[in-house]
Amino acid sequence: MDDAHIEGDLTRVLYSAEDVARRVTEIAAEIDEAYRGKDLLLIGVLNGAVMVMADLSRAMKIHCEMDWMAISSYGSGTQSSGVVRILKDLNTDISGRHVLVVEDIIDTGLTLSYLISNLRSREPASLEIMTMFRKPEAQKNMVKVKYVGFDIPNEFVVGYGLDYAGHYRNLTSVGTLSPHVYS
Ligand SMILES: O=P(O)(O)OC[C@H]1O[C@H](OP(=O)(O)OP(=O)(O)O)[C@H](O)[C@@H]1O
Ligand code: HPA
Repeated sequence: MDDAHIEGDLTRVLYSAEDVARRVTEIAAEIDEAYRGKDLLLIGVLNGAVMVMADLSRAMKIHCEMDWMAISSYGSGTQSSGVVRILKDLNTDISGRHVLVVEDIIDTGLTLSYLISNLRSREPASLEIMTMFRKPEAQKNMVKVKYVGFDIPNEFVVGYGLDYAGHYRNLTSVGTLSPHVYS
């Protein structure tokens, strides 16, 4: 399946692969500056954050470690179920570590508000969040996010790790899906 083909299922491209790459590089430079000389652990939230974690970490120039958590609240639909489940926990003890959570998207903010209170109880030295995309509703759940790629409208988007029913994660651009895909 080539990109030109799946890209045909988009009604609108919000960000091209070049837009995403440029923004990731800018944020990586900010992270380099903020964490220089610190013991940084990046925590990726599976599955969606795989793309941004791979690109962000390689755009960074400082040392870091990586670990992963899998949390699910969406199942296969486009609406958050509101029920957050840990499917895979960390392999690392984060107490006393500088932790940066790496996410693909914050939509309702439910996933992250659960995750952050869970991680905070493990007593890291610091705990911050980077997300590639953020929707307006996230503000209501009062999740403080240090690094945001792009603030986007309240529409269901796919690409760059973001899926619809498991598909479109491998799309290099990010956009909204054509209605014929849902029906
Ligand atoms: O702010 P929220 O409304 O809670 O939504 C954000 C979460 O939803 C997506 O994960 P999903 O549960 O779809 O799993 P996935 O990463 O495997 O696609 C995304 O990766 C975030 O983790
Ligand atoms: O807009 C979205 N697209 C894909 N996955 C998501 N998970 C939360 N919001 C979204």
